[in-house]
Amino acid sequence: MSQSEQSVLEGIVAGVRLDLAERQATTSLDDLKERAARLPGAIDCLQRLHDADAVSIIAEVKRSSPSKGALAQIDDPATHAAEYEAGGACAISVLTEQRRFGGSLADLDAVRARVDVPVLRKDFIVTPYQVWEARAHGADLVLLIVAALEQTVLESLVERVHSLGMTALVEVHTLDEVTRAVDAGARVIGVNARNLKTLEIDRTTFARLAPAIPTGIVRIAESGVRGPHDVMDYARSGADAVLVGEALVTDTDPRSSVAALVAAGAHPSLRAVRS
Ligand SMILES: O=C(O)c1ccccc1NCC(=O)[C@H](O)[C@H](O)COP(=O)(O)O
Repeated sequence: MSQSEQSVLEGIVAGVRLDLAERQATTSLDDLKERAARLPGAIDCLQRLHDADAVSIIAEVKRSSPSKGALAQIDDPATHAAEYEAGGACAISVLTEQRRFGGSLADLDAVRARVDVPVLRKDFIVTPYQVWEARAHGADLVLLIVAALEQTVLESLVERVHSLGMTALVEVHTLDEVTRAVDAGARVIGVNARNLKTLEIDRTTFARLAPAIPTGIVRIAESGVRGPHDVMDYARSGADAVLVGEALVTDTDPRSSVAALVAAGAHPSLRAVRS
């Protein structure tokens, strides 16, 4: 973990480990494996995240955050996610971290049961147990944050995610982390515009890091989207997909809000950039 990202991430991960210990005390790894075995396999996400004709939108169910506190009262995450899907989202991101983001595995279950598009477990994953949890609760994608993981752990978690048929979304903030993500076998890399120390957004981060991501790896721009113009800016910098949370959960009409971002991602002026 880099010095600049240590404090916020360490605080979040410490809480995650406490909650994890409680869940492990009640649900064994074998229980998770049995539950996972009863489910249909994970959806293959690579093609869906890399549409040759348009930049895809991943829409996030996000109740609160360390940077903003409470964002939205989402009593029915499944209905919220269904609105996103109806608006054209290519995947739904579900925050399952409880203490700082107000999420849960129950949210993941509810969303999985309602939508047909891929579902991302968005959390602070540090152990294989959490990867099994993701699969047992129906996730197709799993977030792995490079800054939170030693390289050997990152590599083994990427391998575990892929071996369970899911796709790892490997999140980076620096050029060094891009190299680590590639070395770890990432097929999808997300560049997060949010600085994890200051929690400030720098939307230029994606443009700086994207050229270092090798061709063939799907590029996702994460965080800081305020509206369609930001989707178009990320697209012009080479994003295949854009992950949006706050702007969608704070809008009174999530379906139309997603639809406007999807339309921006498919704007004819972007075709030259994508071809
Ligand atoms: O959102 C935060 O405040 C935050 C703080 C510390 C670590 C992660 C954090 N957010 C997770 C995310 O990556 C975002 O939820 C996601 O990219 C969507 O971002 P936004 O559209 O800006 O809500």
